[in-house]
Amino acid sequence: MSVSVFLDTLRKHELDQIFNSWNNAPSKFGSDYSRLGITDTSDRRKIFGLVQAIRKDSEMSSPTSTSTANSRMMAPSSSTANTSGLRQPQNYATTNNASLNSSRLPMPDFSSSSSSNNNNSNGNPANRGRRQSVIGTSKPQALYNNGGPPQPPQHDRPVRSRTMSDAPRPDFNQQRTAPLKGRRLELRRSLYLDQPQEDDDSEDDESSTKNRKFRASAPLLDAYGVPLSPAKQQQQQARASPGPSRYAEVTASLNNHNLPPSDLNQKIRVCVRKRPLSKKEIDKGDKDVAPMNGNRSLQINEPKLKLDLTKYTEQHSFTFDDVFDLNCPNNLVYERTAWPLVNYIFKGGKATCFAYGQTGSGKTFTMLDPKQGLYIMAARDIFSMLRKPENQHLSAWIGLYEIYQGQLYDLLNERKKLFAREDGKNNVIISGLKEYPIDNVDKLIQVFDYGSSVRSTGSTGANDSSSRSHAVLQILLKHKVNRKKIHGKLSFIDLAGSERGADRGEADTKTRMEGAEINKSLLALKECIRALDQDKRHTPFRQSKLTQVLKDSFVGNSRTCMIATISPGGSNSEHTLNTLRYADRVKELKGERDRRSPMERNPSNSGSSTVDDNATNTQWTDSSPNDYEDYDSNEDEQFQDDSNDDYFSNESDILDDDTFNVEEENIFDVDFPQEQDDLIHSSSFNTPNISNPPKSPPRYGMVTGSPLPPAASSYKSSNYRPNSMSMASNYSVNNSSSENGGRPLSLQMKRSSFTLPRSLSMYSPSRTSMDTGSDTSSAYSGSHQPPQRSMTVQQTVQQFEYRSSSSHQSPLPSSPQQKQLQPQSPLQQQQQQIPNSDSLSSLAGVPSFSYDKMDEFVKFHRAEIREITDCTKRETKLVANISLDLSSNQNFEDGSSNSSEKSTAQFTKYLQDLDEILERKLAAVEALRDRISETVGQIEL
Ligand SMILES: Nc1ncnc2c1ncn2[C@@H]1O[C@H](COP(=O)(O)OP(=O)(O)OP(=O)(O)O)[C@@H](O)[C@H]1O
Repeated sequence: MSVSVFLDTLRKHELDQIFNSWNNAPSKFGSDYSRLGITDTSDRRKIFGLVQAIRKDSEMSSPTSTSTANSRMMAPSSSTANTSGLRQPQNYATTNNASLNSSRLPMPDFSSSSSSNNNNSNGNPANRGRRQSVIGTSKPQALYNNGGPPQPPQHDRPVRSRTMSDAPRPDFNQQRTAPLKGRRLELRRSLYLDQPQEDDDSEDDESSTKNRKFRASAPLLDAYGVPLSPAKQQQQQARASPGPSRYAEVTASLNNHNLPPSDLNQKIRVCVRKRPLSKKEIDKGDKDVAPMNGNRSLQINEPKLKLDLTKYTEQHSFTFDDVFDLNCPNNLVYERTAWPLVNYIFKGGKATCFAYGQTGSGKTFTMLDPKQGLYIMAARDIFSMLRKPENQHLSAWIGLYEIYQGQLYDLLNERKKLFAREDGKNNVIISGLKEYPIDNVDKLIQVFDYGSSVRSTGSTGANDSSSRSHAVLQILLKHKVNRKKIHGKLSFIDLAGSERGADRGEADTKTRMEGAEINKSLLALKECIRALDQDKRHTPFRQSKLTQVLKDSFVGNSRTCMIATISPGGSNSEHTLNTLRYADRVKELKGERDRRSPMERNPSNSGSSTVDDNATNTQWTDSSPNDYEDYDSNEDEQFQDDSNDDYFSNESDILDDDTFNVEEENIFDVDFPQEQDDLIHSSSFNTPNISNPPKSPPRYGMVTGSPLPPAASSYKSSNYRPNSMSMASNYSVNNSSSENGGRPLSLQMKRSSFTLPRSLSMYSPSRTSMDTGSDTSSAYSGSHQPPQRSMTVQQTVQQFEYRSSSSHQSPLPSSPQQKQLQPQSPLQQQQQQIPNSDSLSSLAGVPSFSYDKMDEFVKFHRAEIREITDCTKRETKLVANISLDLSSNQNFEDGSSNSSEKSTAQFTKYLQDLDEILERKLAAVEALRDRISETVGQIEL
């Protein structure tokens, strides 16, 4: 604010006279401040300080130069403006004897003679008179703040014309002869809390940078802009400033890989990387507003403007697991971020390292730079670890894909479209992804170069080569003997940059659409993080492809490292704060909940987490390759080339219980909470006991060592008849084939839940047991007769498939869509054909199905599931659209009949579409039921 504006304001409020009386303590003029609308005591003090400075300034001005000064005062001064941003009063000694320049001020009393205390005798008398009339003659005596000691008498000083920004702060502790620059700096320190300011006075830049200190007098703000309490501030500073030597210590320890386990083995680590200012930013005069405060904390000095365009600075402080300064090389970043994850995957875990940040902030540079990206360093370490004797049985496979506009594309396979799936255990599967076995860095770079050349990039206002997609580099550790068995997985994710509309510059529609999609997916990611943070039952992972893919970064036995990349320039501070708040949210999640794996949490596994990891590893991977089917080397190729058809089989291949023994504690991905909650809470779906996982995968026809529920424990493996037992043991059946159009077998459906003995998950159909044709009646004629329950067609189908699959059994429905289908309409129930127990019993004695037959059925089942899944997706979109339409119509209801007609039309269309979808779904279910009938009907009953 310039002096003139200030005085104008006073005048407007008829307060210009108060200058005369403002020579005394400000508190005396409380009413005047109030009239000015200044209620805050510290603001009052600031204003008072400003008045004193003005007085001093005008006193120092020579009358001859006054006119020049006056003309300058017409323009606001940025430096002056900064004073408004002061958050704390300054210990600011001022002098009495002030005078004031202001050409804009009317001249209330030009008749007054020169002030007796005006030492400048050669000035313009008119101005002198004007000043005197405005200011009066009384001299401020008191030290401004706290009524400090009286100031020494004012000396004459050379007069120069200047705006307030150039006014030296009167400082009687200094020699009058001190260089002007020093005095200006002093003034700035006093007025602006030593904060770095965007100052148009370039000669001060260097010194201001050097002297950049952040005084505790300005209240620090937390991530959300709320001032920290003094106690918290102290804590922050204690945490954030471990001392100058700490960084060197950390660096030294990094070089030995000798890191404190508590730091590096957390479930979620959140680090921040600050890039240097770019040449463009430097040319624009941008300044670094993100000084580090120790190794783990940084401060953002956010330049802000008040409504009246005065500038001020808001300080925000953040603390993370690590903060990497602008000159920190990638290898150091690697040591603190990706290296622990590399270790972890060799112990059989899943790990994800992703970079999040504003466009152009250095995500790609950090993650996927072809020369020094973290992935290169990780790969180098992985290859060297693979050469160790204990890892000879493993090999590394690389896949690279991107998520562009909500679709997955294989960057190593001509951008072939991919599909993200997940199993019931929160493992994310990228079905159809082409993977390459790679054993050295050169080969990796070659493959990666090819992949990144087809990645979607574009030019935006913020970055000439901006990634327009999220890129995921996946490194899988597979068993050499059985390549379907995955030992560990490490993903590097280079997220597309978050951006504001303004960042896009003159973007075309495509770029804008890309930007919108990017922001949407990042928003979805944030929503998921928020939901996890708040312990919500429902986490909307399905809101975007990105969150679907990232899901296993947050749940189960996984580790995640997020690197938030920031641009340090003041012009980016808003974005930087957004990124840091985002990261802070993730960190909170980490801090609030100990989400390490149970093995790590288990106090009995005391000691370093390395020991824990080993223990975990032993349990997860202690299985003999012989327990698996022989691997057909062609199958991988088939899988890669035919993602659609073979997805489910691959899913079960990948979802190896013993490799990724994912904890079932995180059932977040629930889009239909009510239905799903029933299932989740139902004891029907007891999940395998994670604390006591089977040591080896289930074998055909043998009981594993896992605890069985009492009802199941009575079943002897020798008696086990999978085809009949599960139906007979769990569901009431009626012989009603004659009443049902000759359909020999169909199942009664009731909404009641059913109990699936957990033991079933431990059993697999055994050719031996089936071939023996032993009567299952003995299995359930014993004392533990299973309860008579009913099941849905879908449940039956699941059972069917479940029994038919060979080695990977799960007591859970394999997909949420399947779960979702369990409730049935009364009509459907009526339509169900109800075989009785006799008919099923009679099935027990017939020769078994051939494997071809069973395979055929299972394939058909998969196809129908895909159809139903597709319908469900459409249904979900449909319901989302109609609710949005209706609520927006309601919100903008203008009372006209138009909006209600519109709603009615939309609703009608919605009903039609829904009907069509349900038709398709029912057709799929019907087809499946027919196939059941057909399949069973081919057996002679
Ligand atoms: N730590 C760093 N040191 C030196 N240069 C860096 C650093 N980080 C980023 N850069 C440079 O900044 C520019 C932008 O970086 P980059 O492309 O990695 O940003 P980005 O966050 O991936 O952007 P987008 O989201 O738009 O893809 C590049 O020229 C890069 O070389």
